[in-house]
Amino acid sequence: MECTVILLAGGQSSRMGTNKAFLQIDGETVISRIVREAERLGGEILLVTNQPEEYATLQLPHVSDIRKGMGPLAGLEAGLMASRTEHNLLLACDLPFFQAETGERLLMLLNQYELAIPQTDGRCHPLCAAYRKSLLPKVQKALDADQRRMATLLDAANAKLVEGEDPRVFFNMNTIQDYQWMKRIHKGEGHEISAD
Ligand SMILES: Nc1nc2c(ncn2[C@@H]2O[C@H](COP(=O)(O)OP(=O)(O)OP(=O)(O)O)[C@@H](O)[C@H]2O)c(=O)[nH]1
Repeated sequence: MECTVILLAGGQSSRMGTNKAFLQIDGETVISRIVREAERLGGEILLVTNQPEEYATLQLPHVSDIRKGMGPLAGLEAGLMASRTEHNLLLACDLPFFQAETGERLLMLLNQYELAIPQTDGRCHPLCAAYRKSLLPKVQKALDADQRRMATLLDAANAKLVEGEDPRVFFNMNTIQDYQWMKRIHKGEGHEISAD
């Protein structure tokens, strides 16, 4: 598919206390696992990080935030600016159960919408969602107004809220408890996931 995966790795991981992109699952880092899934989409994978040296082993093209310290929306801005495709999938670096099939379904919706954001149990997942490059001026307008919430875009654009995806795909890890829970779920020992 003609698309770009914009992989966000510009956060602080302060709640985790260690870079969560490099937490291990079955001997593989979370970020390598996401890259492996994202490669199945067939497009370019673009890393947005302000510490590219930490991610050198991934050998991915990368850009840095233009507005530093402004959160994921600023990461989306940098990613969309550098993207060479209209269809883009934004992914956080802490999604251990991301599946390419979900990404593909979200990207397909960009034929009709400016963005496609999954929703499970009433919660939106803008950090595993599809965005047209043409959305960039609206992203910049929000940042200019110091609006950092990704949800701002839902009101500003022709957005599709996507129901029916497996909540597990959007499970993200913020704390060491999330990580331990994820490992239990992965081994089949835990209860059902509700994505946070
Ligand atoms: N490029 C970029 N990515 C960011 C930024 N802030 C967060 N992210 C990414 O957005 C995703 C979700 O991050 P969060 O868990 O909300 O924030 P975090 O800073 O990583 O973690 P905390 O310090 O615990 O809040 C992760 O992939 C982060 O790497 C930012 O300022 N720039």
